[in-house]
Amino acid sequence: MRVAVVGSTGYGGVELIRLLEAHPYVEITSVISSSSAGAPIAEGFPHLTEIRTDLLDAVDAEATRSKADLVFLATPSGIASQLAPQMLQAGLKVIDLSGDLRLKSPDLYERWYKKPAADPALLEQAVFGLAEVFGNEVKGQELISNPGCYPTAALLGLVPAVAAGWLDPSTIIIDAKSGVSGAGRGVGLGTHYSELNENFKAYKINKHQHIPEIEQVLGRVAGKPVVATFTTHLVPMTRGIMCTMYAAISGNHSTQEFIELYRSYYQGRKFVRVRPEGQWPATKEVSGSNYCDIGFAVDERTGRVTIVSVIDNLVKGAAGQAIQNLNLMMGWDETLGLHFVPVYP
Ligand SMILES: NC(=O)C1=CN([C@@H]2O[C@H](COP(=O)(O)OP(=O)(O)OC[C@H]3O[C@@H](n4cnc5c(N)ncnc54)[C@H](OP(=O)(O)O)[C@@H]3O)[C@@H](O)[C@H]2O)C=CC1
Ligand SMILES: CC(=O)N[C@@H](CCC(=O)OP(=O)(O)O)C(=O)O
Repeated sequence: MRVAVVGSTGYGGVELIRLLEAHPYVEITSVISSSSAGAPIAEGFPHLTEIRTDLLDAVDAEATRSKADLVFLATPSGIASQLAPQMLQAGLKVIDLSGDLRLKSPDLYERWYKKPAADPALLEQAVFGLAEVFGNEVKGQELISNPGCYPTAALLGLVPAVAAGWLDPSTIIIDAKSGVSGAGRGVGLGTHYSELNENFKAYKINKHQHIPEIEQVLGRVAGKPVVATFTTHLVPMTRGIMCTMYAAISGNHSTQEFIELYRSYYQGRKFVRVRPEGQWPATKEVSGSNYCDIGFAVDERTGRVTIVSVIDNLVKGAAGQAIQNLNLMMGWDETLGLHFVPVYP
């Protein structure tokens, strides 16, 4: 299958190139840039020397259609709402990595992203590709909205327990930490080396744009509205997200019962690894791979469960899950081209 990548000069785009190079059924036929068309991609990314010898193409839906069947949009929010309709109109399938098409309500998008929302018909058409939860809705679709990095880690850690009614949904707290590549390749004071090195900071408290995305999915699986406290932190490392999550347990369930519930929910899904009791996942143990690892501890004293989930933000949180969605869309094995062993140490 011939694919194109818009935003191929960003972290998500260049990670798509790394992973797609290993996909047995895919050929990247166009790498696209809005600012550097005509330049060799390997000029800006010397790690691609002799791997990609092509020049960057301009953003042009008809020209992309002449080269490719599917396009990944790895662009900042506010772009896919405009570009996806053009690409679909030209006859391309679209997988969008941004937040533009994830929220079904245009009002919610405008409130949290502070940008004009996409056309409601486009939002209706987009299928939310949280692969292990809604993957059965992806096959044969033309437009997939890839989940956010934090929501992927948080939701894979929460959905089975919320769907089973094992958590009091009004008590959910998500304490999230991300490496700096989650902020993209653009340079800013917040991600400057001397501001970040030897530092650890919380940001966007109660204002993060991933809050409505998490609540939308939890509400859907709970069958009633859910609100969650979600706090993000920046860690001085390049890749990785850890969500440490707390909630009051409804009923009486042990750590081992949580483990069994999750193993059953994710049975047959290769990319979620439920850890045995007493073993906590670390970001290094999934780095460079499409895995999400999850660990649990029930505290009988407080009646709460602690759930820890880790992903690589650029793989399971972005490019890897986008390729998993491509596989599901095409009816291929969802693991195709994604057999990456985590980079350790
Ligand atoms: N980084 C991460 O861990 C994750 C990112 N995401 C989402 O994926 C998307 C990409 O993120 P990321 O790669 O980190 O961001 P980057 O800032 O690293 O890259 C975005 C790229 O988009 C391109 N771009 C900017 N404006 C336009 C435009 N008007 N038309 C076409 N292309 C444009 C730029 O390339 P050029 O100037 O060459 O066109 C730029 O390199 C974002 O929406 C992000 O929120 C989602 C999950 C995780
Ligand atoms: C570390 C860091 O800054 N992360 C970004 C994640 C951005 C992102 O992926 O945004 P969308 O999913 O909404 O497109 C943030 O917290 O805003």
